[in-house]
Amino acid sequence: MQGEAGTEQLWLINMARKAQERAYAPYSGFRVGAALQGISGKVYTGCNVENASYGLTICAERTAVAKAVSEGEQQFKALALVGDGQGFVFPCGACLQVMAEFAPDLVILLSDRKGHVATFSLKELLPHTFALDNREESNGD
Ligand SMILES: O=c1ccn([C@H]2C[C@H](O)[C@@H](CO)O2)c(=O)[nH]1
Ligand SMILES: [Zn+2]
Repeated sequence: MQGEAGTEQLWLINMARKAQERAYAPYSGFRVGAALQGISGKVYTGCNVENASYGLTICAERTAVAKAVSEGEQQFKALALVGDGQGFVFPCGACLQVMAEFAPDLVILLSDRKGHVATFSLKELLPHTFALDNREESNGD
């Protein structure tokens, strides 16, 4: 869904923009910011944290999830995600899988640098996956 964002959505997107300023991205130059809202209402921000050993890079979304869980919150309402590129930044497969662990019904707000907003559900971006709520169900019979 694309279009106008409500005030609460804009507020979360602004928090992601603030977090983006703290990105550590000397290798890709691609700075990403995330803001994850828990059901408590509290917001956990994240940025990408790159490394000279490239594969050790942590995406903004997973930074936010790790902060939240380590502070005692495990259920989430929405995630806002912003980047530097022309279009929207979509979460990578690894981050979708990690978010699905805690928030299968998460709402994902994407905003580009011009301020356009698009909304997706996590299930739209990752319709089927290995997770707590289905790992004992689908044995094929
Ligand atoms: O959803 C995304 C996509 C990319 N990145 C980061 C990883 C890497 O540091 C840089 C370039 O891929 O952007 C994120 O943090 N989140
Ligand atoms: Zn990722």
